[in-house]
Amino acid sequence: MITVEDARALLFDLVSPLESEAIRLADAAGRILAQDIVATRDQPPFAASSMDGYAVKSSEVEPHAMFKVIGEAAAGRRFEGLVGPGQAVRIFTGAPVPEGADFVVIQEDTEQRSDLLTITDTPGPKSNIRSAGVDFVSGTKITAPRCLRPEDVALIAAMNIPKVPVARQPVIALISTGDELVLPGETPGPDQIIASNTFGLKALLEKAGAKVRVLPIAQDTVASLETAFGLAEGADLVVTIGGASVGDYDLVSEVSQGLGMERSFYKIRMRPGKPLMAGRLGKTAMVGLPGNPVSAMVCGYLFLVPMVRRMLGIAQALTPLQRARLAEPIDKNGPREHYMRAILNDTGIRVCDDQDSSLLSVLAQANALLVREPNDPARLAGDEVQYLPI
Ligand SMILES: Nc1nc2c(c(=O)[nH]1)N[C@H]1C(S)=C(S)[C@@H](COP(=O)(O)OP(=O)(O)OC[C@H]3O[C@@H](n4cnc5c(N)ncnc54)[C@H](O)[C@@H]3O)O[C@H]1N2
Ligand code: MOO
Repeated sequence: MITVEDARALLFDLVSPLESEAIRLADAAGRILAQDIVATRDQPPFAASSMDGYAVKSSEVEPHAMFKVIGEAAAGRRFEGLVGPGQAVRIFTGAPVPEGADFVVIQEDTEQRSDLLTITDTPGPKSNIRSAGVDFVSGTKITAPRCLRPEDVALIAAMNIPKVPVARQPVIALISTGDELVLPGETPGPDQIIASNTFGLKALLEKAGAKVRVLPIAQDTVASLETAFGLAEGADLVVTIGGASVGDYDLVSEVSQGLGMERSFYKIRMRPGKPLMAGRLGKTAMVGLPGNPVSAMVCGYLFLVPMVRRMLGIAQALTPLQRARLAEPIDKNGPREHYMRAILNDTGIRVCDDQDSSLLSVLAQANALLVREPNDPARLAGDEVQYLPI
């Protein structure tokens, strides 16, 4: 059995960063920017008023000063003339500041009667003018790779860039295997359960940036599994769930190898998730997850999400572990690296009572996987431990 770290290295060898594609800016949120974006304009493109008021010469601003209002500058419609001594231009937020003016007196500090303006209150020292290019200038870069947040999208829009180069989303085919499984909404037979992993993994992988194709559940027969693998064609990564262990109906290894899968490894020294397998099926990477629901999800966090991030070209494929203090003591660990379902709150981190790998209710309560090294000794309350947030 290999370590989690070695398994990750082998899994990373199975995938590489995908090509980029140009998409509409409106669809770009959450996608990974693949090439730097460079602004070709300044924002604002002119000195603009930041307030509603009057544009004047700063040297003339003082209480009781009087001006003649000679025109108006609105956002989108500049005043074409020049502001001379003793003159003011009515101006609104976002409007270009007219030539000759270098100060905007906010309207609350003034009184206008007909075309006569009087400053009634002492204006503050701020000019209320945003200089040209104060937000960004031609040449300002947004560097790739980067997950585009809503604020990035707004910035790119302000740069007048309607199409964005992003990493293509990896396509992942998910195959659940097992005669005992039916889809949510179907009526299970007396010995059947609902395929849950499929949906948890789909959600997890989509959140990480993948496109997920959920294939029909494969029965525990060679023919059914072969059909499912056939349907997975074209995916960047095929993920099977279940049938990975040593039972008579655990056929994933046999069938995938029969289809030409070059195995990269089988079994990891970890808990849960020991019977993980991986390899290459032609150009497609393949990962066989253990069927126990918690094992499948933990493997999703530890292995599949980093693989997706690597395919998306994200430099930091691994989510860094964090540190917290134990709220309660824990027993010594066994010989496998253990990812314990745990709850982190203000009092520290504590492991959930039942660590059985079938318990989705426990996983759903947890917000952390507490990471234990093989043979880690018993730990006391207050000891520092590492965890992966989930
Ligand atoms: N003799 C041994 N038995 C087992 C070993 C072992 O080393 N020797 N390993 C155990 C471990 S650890 C795990 S994990 C499981 C993994 O088994 P499989 O990958 O073959 O999974 P299945 O047997 O198909 O299913 C296990 C369990 O999970 C349920 N399941 C499967 N798929 C789904 C799904 N999509 N949604 C919800 N639940 C699912 C399935 O019904 C089983 O209850 O093997 C141990 N056995
Ligand atoms: O490793 Mo299994 O995944 O412990 O239940």
